[in-house]
Formats: sequence, structure tokens, C-alpha cells
Amino acid sequence: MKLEVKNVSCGYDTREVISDISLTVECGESLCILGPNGIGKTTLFKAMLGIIKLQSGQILVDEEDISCWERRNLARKLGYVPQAHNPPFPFKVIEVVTMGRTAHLSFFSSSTRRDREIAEEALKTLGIVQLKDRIYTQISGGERQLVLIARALAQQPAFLIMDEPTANLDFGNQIKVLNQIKKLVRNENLGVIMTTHFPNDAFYCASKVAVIEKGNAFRIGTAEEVITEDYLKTVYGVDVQIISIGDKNGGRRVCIPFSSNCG
Ligand SMILES: Nc1ncnc2c1ncn2[C@@H]1O[C@H](COP(=O)(O)OP(=O)(O)OP(=O)(O)O)[C@@H](O)[C@H]1O
Repeated sequence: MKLEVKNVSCGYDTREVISDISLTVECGESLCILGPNGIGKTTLFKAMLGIIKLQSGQILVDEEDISCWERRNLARKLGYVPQAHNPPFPFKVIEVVTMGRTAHLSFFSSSTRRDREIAEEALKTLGIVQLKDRIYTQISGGERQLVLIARALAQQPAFLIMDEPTANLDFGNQIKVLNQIKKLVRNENLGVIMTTHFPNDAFYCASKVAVIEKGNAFRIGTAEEVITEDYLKTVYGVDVQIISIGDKNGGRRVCIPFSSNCG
């Protein structure tokens, strides 16, 4: 299955934030979107999820324009993982994850035993089934992020749209979440589109990288093609060094910032 953003422009009222962007993601691929604060990454996600209208262009799933799809249909194809948040009510983890089944329920029906089993399966896939009876507001930020991914998985979408899934997490939880994303892409054949502020996240887990720059310039390709020292200097105005390291799975690149004028 293919998700295609085709010549999309979008924004708020008459203000264009994203201008003429095109990208595609297939199931079994992960795309990391990088770009400075306020450039429009979340705005693009809102457009993909039908929260704001496109100013021009199309969003297609397997060549079908999704603009006139019912929200429920859209939710069966696109799952959204927001940044971990504190909900106002102290739901149990299993209840939060079962909420992901809403798109599969008919009007006025409540979740069934099968929905709860699917929710539990999603918790197992993420290795956090032991949290199922804990109160969501009383677990850690990293655990909450994994629970939100489980909730989106319970929705059984083809694609997961993830807004900065590693934000606010400690180093260990960042790696755990990135490893889970890699597994979902590889083992569950999900397509993942995620934003991040860390080029190393993209080196670590992305099949493709897109960078949105000021002036709405846009680049997409493999991490190696797109994330270069010169380009990061252009986009973020900082000096970095990109080095290759060996690990047991083969070589990998990492990006290290350095200051050329720190005396
Ligand atoms: N609801 C809104 N109404 C009007 N303007 C908005 C709204 N939400 C965001 N914006 C503006 O749109 C621009 C893009 O914001 P957006 O949140 O998409 O950026 P972002 O790339 O996701 O930023 P960050 O990396 O800081 O999360 C910003 O100038 C922001 O102020």
C-alpha cells in the first residue's frame, strides 16, 4: 500500500505554511521528516489527517484521493501518534489502548471482548503488556509514548503518523521507542512517517528522510543522500561532523555537532 502526498500546499486561513510538497511512503518503509521549529511539519500532518483542508494538491492512498473519505475510513488507514500527554482522566492503560478501536465500532456500539484482545495484542507487540492495568497518568513518559503507539496499532492502520515520538524521552526510552518503530516497519509491515529534531534518529531508523527548509525548499532521499554536513549547516546554521561507526549490524552514520569558534 502506498501513501502519497502530491504537490500539497496547506496552512491556516489564507496563510500558506507548506508549499507544493510531494512525497511517498510505502508499507514497510519509514520516512523521517526533519526541519527547523515552526517550518510546518505538524501542519503537514494535520493536512494528511484531514484536520485542516489542503489549499492545493492531493493526499492519495493507493492512488485514491482521501479528501472525501469519512473520518472513520481514514482512521483505518492512518493512525496518529501524538506526543505523550497527560489526559485529564485517570484511565487504565488497557482502556487508553482500546480507544484505538473506535474507528472499527459502529455508531452507539461499545468495545467488545475482541477489541480488548486486539488492544492487549498491541501491548504485547510493544512489550508492555505488564502495564495494562496501570493508570496511564501514573506511568513514565517513555511508557506513555509506547502506550500511545499501542493505541494507534490497535486501530490496525496501514500507516502510522508520529509527531516527534522521541521528544521529552530520556536517552534509554528514545532508543526503545526507535527500536520499536524499526520492528513495526520490519515485522508488521507498517509504513511510518515521523517527525524528529534529531538527524541521528533518521540515521538510526529511517528508510527515507525529508527535510523542509526555510522558504519551503524541500529535499527527500535516503538519510545518506540528504543528511550531509553542508546541508545541515544550510538548514540549521550549525557546524556538524558526520562520521561512520561500525556496529554489530554493520556500519552506521552519526552526526556530531561541533563549534568552530568556541575559542
Ligand atoms: N492553529 C494554527 N493557526 C494558525 N497558525 C498556526 C496554527 N498552528 C500552527 N501555526 C503556525 O504554522 C507554522 C508551522 O507550525 P507547525 O506547528 O506546523 O511547525 P513545526 O515544523 O511542526 O514546528 P515544531 O518543530 O516547533 O513543532 C508556525 O508559524 C505556527 O505558528
